[in-house]
Amino acid sequence: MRPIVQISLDLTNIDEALETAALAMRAGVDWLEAGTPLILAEGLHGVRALRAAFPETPIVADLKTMDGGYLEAEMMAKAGATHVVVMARAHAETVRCVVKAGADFGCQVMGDNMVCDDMVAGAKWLEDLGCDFVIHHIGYDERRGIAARGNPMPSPLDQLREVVDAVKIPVQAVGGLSLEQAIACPKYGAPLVVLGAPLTIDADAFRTADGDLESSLRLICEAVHAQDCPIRDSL
Ligand SMILES: O=C([C@H](O)CO)[C@H](O)[C@H](O)COP(=O)(O)O
Repeated sequence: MRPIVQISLDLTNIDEALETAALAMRAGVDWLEAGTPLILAEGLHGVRALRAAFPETPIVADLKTMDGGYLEAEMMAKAGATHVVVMARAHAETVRCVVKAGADFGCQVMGDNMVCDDMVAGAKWLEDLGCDFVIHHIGYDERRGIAARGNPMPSPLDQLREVVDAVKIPVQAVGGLSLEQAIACPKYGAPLVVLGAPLTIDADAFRTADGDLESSLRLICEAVHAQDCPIRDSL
């Protein structure tokens, strides 16, 4: 199958999110993510605005649910999200509630294994509870804290192959990846490539002479789409 490009709109206002999303869609991005900062700043209005502007595009609401799972997922699905995110560190009952709401309101569920002591086991646990996708995620604070104490910065690529092999559902890797690392995810068997936003073009191969972000993003999408990835059920 052709891998999917998702752009995370980790922005704090609707106008900026809509502008970046429009540019991303013109460049060939497949899925939009209402990032946690956007959800905090604009809430359901942010998701509704994206849905109104892009009626056919999958929208991931990265709300990082820890409790009250059914209602959170229901609200996001009714606002137009096609995918919601629940944390593996939440109680199993919360994950089940999000999965139930997903089934009731036609929304797929992404389980995020961030801060699990055993991230491979965390991914498997999320699958067993009914999640449709795994987000294999090294958190922003965690990465920076570890590096600030002089230790090598952990990367989601370190265990990506193990996570992919442990589950049957599709996996995405998130957290501090360079562009080239993100684009390489399908080589690890992870079919969803997440580009962090605001997008930084940190690889010469994708810098264009005029420095135009849309042109760079088009090259990135082409590089992702040119790869092949094994088919996984929820996609
Ligand atoms: O989910 C995120 C994080 O927990 C802050 O809310 C970010 O979207 C995620 O970490 C993306 O990070 P980058 O890949 O470094 O953009």
